[in-house]
Amino acid sequence: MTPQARVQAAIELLDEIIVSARDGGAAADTLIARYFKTRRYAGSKDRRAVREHVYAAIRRSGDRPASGRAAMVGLALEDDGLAALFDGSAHGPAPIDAEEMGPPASVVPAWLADAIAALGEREGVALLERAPLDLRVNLIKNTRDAVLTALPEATATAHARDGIRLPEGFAVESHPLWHDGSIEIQDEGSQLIAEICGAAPGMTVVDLCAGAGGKTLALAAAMAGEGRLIACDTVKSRLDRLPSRAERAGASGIELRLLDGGRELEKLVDLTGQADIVMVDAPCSGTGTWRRNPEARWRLTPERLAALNALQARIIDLAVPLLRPGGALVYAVCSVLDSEGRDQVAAALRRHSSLTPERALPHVGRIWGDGTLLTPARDQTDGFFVARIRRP
Ligand SMILES: C[S@@+](CC[C@H](N)C(=O)[O-])C[C@H]1O[C@@H](n2cnc3c(N)ncnc32)[C@H](O)[C@@H]1O
Repeated sequence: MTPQARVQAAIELLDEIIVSARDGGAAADTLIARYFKTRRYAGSKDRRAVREHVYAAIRRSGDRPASGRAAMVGLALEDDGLAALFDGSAHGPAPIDAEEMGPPASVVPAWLADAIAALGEREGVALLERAPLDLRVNLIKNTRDAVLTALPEATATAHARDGIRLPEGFAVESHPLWHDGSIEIQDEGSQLIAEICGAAPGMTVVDLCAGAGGKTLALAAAMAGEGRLIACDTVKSRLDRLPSRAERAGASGIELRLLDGGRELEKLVDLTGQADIVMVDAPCSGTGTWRRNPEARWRLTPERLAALNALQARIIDLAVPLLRPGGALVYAVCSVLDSEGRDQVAAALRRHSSLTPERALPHVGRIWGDGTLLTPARDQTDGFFVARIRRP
């Protein structure tokens, strides 16, 4: 592909990504993979260059641009070399019209600018910076010391007990330690959320929003195969990925429950009053993981956020009756927005007045209402809010 054709390909892809973000469709990475599947003429250098254009345009615009061309023109107006490729040559983009302007450069969507700015000076920018590569050492299979010795380029994470951090570009999934289940890719913040649960052998633990089981596996390692660990989700394709992951991790006996969205209770009644821990890793806007999925900024709208807030409250209300006396609910979102974190928990404590909040993470993050907020600039983790609430 010529450099011009690569720019045109980025424009076409951005068009797809913009529509998909607006309509709640597939993620940018999926669309990029699909695009190249049907364009075998594109070599690895072409793919890399197109991908770089696409992600540079996504990172430059906090708000969803009007079109792929507008997004790329915005970049080109700040880069003479890129602008020179808009030369009207075959398979390339048409020249930039004197009237044409890209969307204004911004880190976060305008409607969220104040909320993000309130987190602190560098937090908005840090939410879009490249994320580190964190792994959790699976204690069922190995120890952190042994893994650190085997991977001299790794360092221990500052806060998570079983975490290690690796330099960029480390090919985790082709490493023997990954194949033998010794390591799992997991951001330090996610590891801390699983730690806060305080799961231990013999407990009954419900992971109510388990997805593909990232945190379930961390809970399983803490429980060392003793007790009950029940992983629930409403999306079958996510839960279906858990058994093979659990097998690789040597985590046996995890019970899976596919819930019916809106009728979740039907599959949970037998757990009423049984759980030592219920973890609600709630569906959320993902603002804390923008550095991994920057186009998620284009998906979020005030209406979608309101719908998530309602769902989060509903899931908390499903979780509370599952607690046995003395049991704890751990509520987490990978979001830095108060409506999903601090305010959600404050409202839950008003609805369930017998519950009491506990300080979740004494050594990291900042106290945020009745929970803890982790942010990338301050804590070098994805952005998370987490709270631990105990039933007396
Ligand atoms: C943040 S993700 C969970 C990530 C997972 N815990 C992990 O560590 O990989 C939230 C999950 O909640 C699930 N979910 C959505 N609505 C739900 C509901 N009503 N009940 C239970 N789970 C739900 C979603 O399908 C999604 O997998």
